[in-house]
Formats: sequence, C-alpha cells, structure tokens
Amino acid sequence: MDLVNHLEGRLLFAVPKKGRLQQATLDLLSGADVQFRRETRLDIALVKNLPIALIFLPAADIPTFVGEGRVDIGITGRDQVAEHDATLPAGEVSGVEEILDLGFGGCKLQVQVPQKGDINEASQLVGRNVVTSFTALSEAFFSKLEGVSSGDKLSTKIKYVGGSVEAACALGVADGIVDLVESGETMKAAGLKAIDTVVESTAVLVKSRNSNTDLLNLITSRIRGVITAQRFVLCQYNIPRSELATASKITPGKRAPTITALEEPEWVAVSSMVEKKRIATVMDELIKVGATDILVLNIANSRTD
Ligand SMILES: Nc1ncnc2c1ncn2[C@@H]1O[C@H](COP(=O)(O)OP(=O)(O)OP(=O)(O)O)[C@@H](O)[C@H]1O
Ligand SMILES: O=P(O)(O)OC[C@H]1O[C@H](OP(=O)(O)OP(=O)(O)O)[C@H](O)[C@@H]1O
Repeated sequence: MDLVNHLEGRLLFAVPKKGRLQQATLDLLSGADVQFRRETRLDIALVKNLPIALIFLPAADIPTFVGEGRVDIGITGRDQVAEHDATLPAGEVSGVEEILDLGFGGCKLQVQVPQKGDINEASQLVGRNVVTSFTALSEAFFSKLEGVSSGDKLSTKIKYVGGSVEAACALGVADGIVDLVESGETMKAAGLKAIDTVVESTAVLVKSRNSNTDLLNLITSRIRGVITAQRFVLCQYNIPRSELATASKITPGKRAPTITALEEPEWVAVSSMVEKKRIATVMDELIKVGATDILVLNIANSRTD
C-alpha cells in the first residue's frame, strides 16, 4: 500500500524511530489505545482505530517537522526542542509548543571536562575547543559566558560530532564537551566530570503552534490520562471522623478526597489520589493520625479533563 497517499485528513503524529525514548513512547501510545502495525522498514504507520498516522523520525528531527507544521504533534526530548529553538534567528517565535511533560527520558545536557585536568568551571573553557552534538545550545551557553550577543563571533570553538562525544577529550580533539548525562556512568568511564548544566530534559509531547483540532485535543487528553495513571496511585483508608480534617491535609487528592460514610457513624472511608513517589511517607503519616485498613491501588487509566 502506498501509505503517503493515505495521509490526507489524518493527524500526523511524530514518534522516535529508535533510541532511548522509543519504548516508553510506544507504551504510552498503547495505553492511549492508539492501535497500529508498523511494516518492517516503513516510517509511516496508519492508526487503525483513529484518523491518525504515526511518522517514525529521529528524536532530533522531530522539532523541525513539528516546528514547520509538517506534522501536527510529536514526542521527543525537551533538549531536542531547546536545540531546535536555539537555531532560530533572534526574535523568531518557535513553531514548537510543549503541551505535556511526559515524565520519562530524564537526563541533563552538561558541560564536562577531564577529571584530572585544571578546569573546574565552564568559564575556563572560553576560547578553547568544545565538542558536542548540541551546537546551537552550546553556542548560546558560551555566548552568555563570553558576553557576546547572538550571531557575533565566539572565541570558544564549538565543533559538531554525531555520537561518542565523550571520546573527544581523550583523543585530544576537545578541552571539554557538552553531552547528555543520565546515570553518569558514561561520563565516569571516560574520566570526565560535570561542571555545569545547559539544559535539564525529559520527554515532552509537543504540537505545531498552528495545529489545534478536536482530534489533537482528544489524543492529548488520552496521553495525559495515561501519564497521570502512571504517576498516581489510589489510596483508600478508614479514619475516625474526628481526624478527617488532619487526614485530608495528608491526602488532599488532585481536587479533594472522596469521603464515604461507614455503618459506624464515628468513622469514614477516604479515597484519594497520591503521587506514587510519596506513597510510603503518606502511609506513615496516616497511621500516625489513626487511619486503619489503608489500601493502595494501581490506576489502570485516568481522565481528568
Ligand atoms: N542517557 C541518555 N543519553 C542520551 N539521551 C537520553 C538519555 N536518556 C534520555 N535521553 C533522551 O533521549 C533522546 C534521544 O536520544 P537517543 O540517543 O536515544 O536518540 P537517537 O535517535 O538514538 O540518537 P543517536 O543516534 O544520536 O544516539 C535525547 O535527546 C534525550 O532527550
Ligand atoms: O549517563 P549515562 O546513563 O551513562 O548516559 C549518557 C550517555 O548516553 C548517551 O549516549 P548513547 O548511548 O545514546 O550513544 P552515543 O554516544 O552514540 O550518542 C549520551 O550521549 C551519553 O554518552
């Protein structure tokens, strides 16, 4: 089938074709009931149950396609959006608009130098060689350090490499690099240390500034629901009515806790959404104020807007 001729009337949705963000993105689409089958080697897949076409693109290229309005919506790293925006002429508004922080793919774009060298702060790299895959963000970062206005010549020499950036210092190509750090293992293995942060990143859902359709809002709402379900658990417990006000402060919920009367008039049951990462502390606090029968339930999906 000639897929390109089947794109008419469909919302075009760019997703990473490989790399760190791909699996979590596919899981998110599955949670949002976006059904598709991608033929081997094809970068376009038609969604079976919605008028959407998925376009598989390198994460780094997604902001360009979204920014130019060639695709309507996409998932990529905030670092890639920032790099794209940093290439725009001064004063030009980016065509890429972030709509949701997706919470996965967390990493930092950091300035790194040899652990055993004499450089301890980024200003010491001014006028020296810096290697990176993020040239626009690095140029903006060093322009600020040098006090140079955008477009003017930098004394720091910024060179592009496409990957294995951390090898540049060992090979004598660079005095420092600007590269992504997640666990820090690659940096440590290469004998490097971080001395500054250019951008902190997570995966984001972005849309083209001029795209705004009911379907775009529907898919955004579904994805928001999946993300919320992943971030929160449902906490249920019984509490003496006299302690309800205190307990409600511990579990205020997203809007307000749900309170249900029990057969025993002195007691109520409370049900409230709590952020997963806080749940252990919240349970400790609930026990202290007299809660009993605390249950924590996973949320399969949610919709709050
Ligand atoms: N440890 C990490 N290293 C690199 N990127 C990460 C990491 N953790 C999360 N990311 C995010 O994943 C995005 C895509 O990076 P990744 O290297 O997987 O892409 P890729 O398309 O395979 O690119 P490349 O071919 O240059 O490696 C990054 O821009 C960043 O937002
Ligand atoms: O802090 P860590 O958890 O070690 O992750 C960071 C490393 O991962 C990325 O490289 P990737 O594996 O994508 O290969 P690349 O160097 O070819 O881009 C990034 O460029 C770092 O080198």
